[in-house]
Amino acid sequence: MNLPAVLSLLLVVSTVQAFQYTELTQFIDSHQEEYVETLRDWVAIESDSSNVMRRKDLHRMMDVVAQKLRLMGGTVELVDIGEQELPDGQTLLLPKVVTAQFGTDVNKHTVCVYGHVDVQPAKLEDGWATDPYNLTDINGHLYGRGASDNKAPVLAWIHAVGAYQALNMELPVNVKFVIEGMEETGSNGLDAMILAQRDTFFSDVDYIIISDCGWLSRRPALTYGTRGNCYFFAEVEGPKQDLHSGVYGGTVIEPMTDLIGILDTLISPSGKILIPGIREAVAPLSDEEWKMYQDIQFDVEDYKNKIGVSQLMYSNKVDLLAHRWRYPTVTIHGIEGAFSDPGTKTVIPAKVTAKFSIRQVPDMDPAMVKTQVTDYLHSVFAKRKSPNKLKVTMVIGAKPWLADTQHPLYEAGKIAIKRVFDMDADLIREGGTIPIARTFQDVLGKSIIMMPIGGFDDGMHSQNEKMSRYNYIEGTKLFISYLNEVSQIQKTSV
Ligand SMILES: CC(C)C[C@H](N)C(=O)NCC(=O)O
Repeated sequence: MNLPAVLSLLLVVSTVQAFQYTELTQFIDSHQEEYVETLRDWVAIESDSSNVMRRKDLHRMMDVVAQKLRLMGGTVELVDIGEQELPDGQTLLLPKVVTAQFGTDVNKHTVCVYGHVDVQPAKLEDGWATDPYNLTDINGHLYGRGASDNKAPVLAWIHAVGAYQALNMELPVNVKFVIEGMEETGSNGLDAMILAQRDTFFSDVDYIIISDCGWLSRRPALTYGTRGNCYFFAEVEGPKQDLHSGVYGGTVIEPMTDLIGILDTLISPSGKILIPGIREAVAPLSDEEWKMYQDIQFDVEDYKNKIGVSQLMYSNKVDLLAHRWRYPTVTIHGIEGAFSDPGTKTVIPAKVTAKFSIRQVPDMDPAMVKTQVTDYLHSVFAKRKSPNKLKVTMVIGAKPWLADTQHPLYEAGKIAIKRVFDMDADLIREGGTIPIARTFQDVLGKSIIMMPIGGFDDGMHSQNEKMSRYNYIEGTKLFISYLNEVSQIQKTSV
């Protein structure tokens, strides 16, 4: 073929692609109400993975996901991943993992989209302005537990594939889905499932895509790292039952006093972790990293206002971003057994269990952290010479994940973002944890990209979590565009 003929063929091909993109995005726009309604149905299912009383809802949630993918003609399986052992020794069926496949063309790349449909706990009494399980649209923001983390992003991926199908357009890549129901509690059972299916379901997967995080600002982002998490229970047990604090107070060595005493030795007021060995394991901040953080647009005052605090732990941008993304931190989440209702109750709780976690970064190792924390707390407790009993358990041990931003997946992401949002992508890390990211990397040896569509102010895990319509709908277009960009990556890239 001569040069003019090749050029005109290229023109025809690119015109067809541009036309298809427009048609696809028009399809998304015209189906937006339907997408919001589906999100409403999904949010209405209280799929809280941390509450054993909600396990039935979680099973139902997985069935709903499977059915949606089946109706689209996918090859769908509900994979049994066994049981979970609870701290009290009881066992509970884990929610099945949904796998699905659309397309088997060996000449195309195969991407695997991972997401989760379990949620964090939420109650109206926690301070929500609306019922957390009744999706409520206020000024284009869709409020509901799990709206951003992670139900809308999962649906956006499903709708992106559905749009190609509805318009009878060939998917540019084969698409697989792995949707789980235990992410918020450490992805129990998923590691083993991935290992077991490495040479079957995952054998032809080229790339993993995860959309389970948020932007840093109003600019769209691509995420190349997450922190891991080690989550601990520290239980102090004393008298055989709760006691009247007036009648017995002053004679009993109180479990709560012991517990607060040892918790106070975990981290200093200025944020220095006091557990020996933890800080020493952290990879030092490189000049290159410092420069990357320095170049990111991030307004410290806006951040402060968004959270509603008058002072932060650090006042400059680089320190803040580094401590949000790539240094460990200790958070004390709550105390089970403590009196926490409104009003006064003069009680000495007999048994109290603190819940705290330590975010993990390279080169920390959760197994090592478990030993460091357990030994340290026992040594601090021993110094108190208390007759009470301390038990320390690590219930989640998730490793951090870091990707190579030079991989073509990231270049493809930048192009897709530019096309949909007409903005350059922020390249960011994430302080939160996606336990399975590191497993995908280590067990499958596949490259991963995180492509968030959540807003910077979505309030994940907080009161009034939301996903904006804009992010939900434009995010769906981003996924459509991204599938097309991934199809252009040279077949040799791993
Ligand atoms: C922002 C996180 C990566 C979102 C994720 N779904 C999550 O909440 N994970 C659990 C965690 O505690 O970080």
